Amino acid sequence: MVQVWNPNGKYRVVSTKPMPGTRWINLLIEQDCRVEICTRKKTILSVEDIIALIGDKCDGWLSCVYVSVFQLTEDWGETLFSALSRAGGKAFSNMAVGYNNVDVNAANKYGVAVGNTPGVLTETTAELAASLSLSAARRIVEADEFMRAGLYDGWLPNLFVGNLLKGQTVGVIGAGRIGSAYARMMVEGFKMNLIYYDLYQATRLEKFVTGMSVTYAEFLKANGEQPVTWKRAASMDEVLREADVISLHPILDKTTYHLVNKERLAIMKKEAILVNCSRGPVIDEVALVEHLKQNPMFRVGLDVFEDEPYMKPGLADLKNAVVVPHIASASKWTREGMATLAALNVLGKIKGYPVWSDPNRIEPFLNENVPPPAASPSIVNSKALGK
Ligand SMILES: NC(=O)c1ccc[n+]([C@@H]2O[C@H](COP(=O)([O-])OP(=O)(O)OC[C@H]3O[C@@H](n4cnc5c(N)ncnc54)[C@H](O)[C@@H]3O)[C@@H](O)[C@H]2O)c1
Ligand SMILES: O=C(O)[C@H](O)CO
Repeated sequence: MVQVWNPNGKYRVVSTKPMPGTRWINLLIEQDCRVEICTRKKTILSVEDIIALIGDKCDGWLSCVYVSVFQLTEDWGETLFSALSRAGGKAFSNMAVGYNNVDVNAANKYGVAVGNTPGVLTETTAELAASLSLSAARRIVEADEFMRAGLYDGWLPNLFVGNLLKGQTVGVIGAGRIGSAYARMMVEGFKMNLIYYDLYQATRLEKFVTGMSVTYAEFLKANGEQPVTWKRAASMDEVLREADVISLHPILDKTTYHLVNKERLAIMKKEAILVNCSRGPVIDEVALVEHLKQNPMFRVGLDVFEDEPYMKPGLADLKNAVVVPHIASASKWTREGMATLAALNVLGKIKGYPVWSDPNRIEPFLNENVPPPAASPSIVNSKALGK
């Protein structure tokens, strides 16, 4: 049930799951850590399971399981942080960029550093959002099922007619790292016009699209095509009204819970495509199921669900929904990099290293040919802990 590496290591680091690659294990072993990896088949561990794993001596705690706050399991709050602290644990890291499953105030109370893994999953997650956009627009899953069922008996003018992306408007809600990467892909790749909404101005994205639309505009015009346009929306509703494809990329907190609800679904275009690779509860999934039933031309691509791992009743039966099991960050390079960043977050705390200055620039930690910087790549509560 628990695999142990370097049993005589001075510091104990526990991972709730086997994580991809071996670099993360080697980096910990090189620094005198004993690495314990829980190999239980159970996907989501309960608070009791985790307390048993923590035991009574734990210098770092590495969790690779992300769970939504709406699941009661692996909800890192008061109980787990106090157990970790009693065992001498000083650090915890999600193997994820999102940390809505973590009660950071509870971690602060016990002086536990909370790590996450930004940056390394930006492009991979954006690529999945792009894949879902295309799959929904061109009805790939429905068509695949049709072929496998042996139903194809010849080309027909009306067979699986979907939406063209070129020249349409892509809307991004939450234009942070992943939202911006997705926006660039859709503008560059499919010549879509962009409208975005975020609490803050996405300066780098704007510069990119502006630069691109200026030089690219000449090229497109010279080739008899329309240049792409972009704008920052004053409200989220403006994006919902105007865009043909909308992708959600905000964090999950109380401001984004059920951000897309019945009323907001109603203002979207009847043939719009909605993609969610952020967190399930950003959409009111019951309202979404009803909307999909009432509007068969409205399509969704979902990587995340409100009650993960479950889907709300009715969703699985709908042809206008493409659903995948929270795999947005699942490329080999990214998952191995996430494991490395998570391990280095706890190792940095064990070694007393400072926190890396810019969690958006984590490349130096990912170069396998040189030792990583002596720093924790990303600790979300470093200020609260006075680091
Ligand atoms: N499905 C997956 O496997 C997967 C993978 C990676 C990340 N994620 C999710 O994506 C989220 C975003 O990741 P990121 O690295 O781009 O983070 P980020 O912090 O760079 O971007 C989040 C953006 O959301 C914006 N935002 C916050 N509240 C908002 C609101 N009320 N309205 C509009 N915008 C708001 C922020 O200003 C920020 O620009 C993560 O927190 C995580 O939950 C999911
Ligand atoms: O927040 C995250 O990083 C995802 O949910 C897992 O990749």
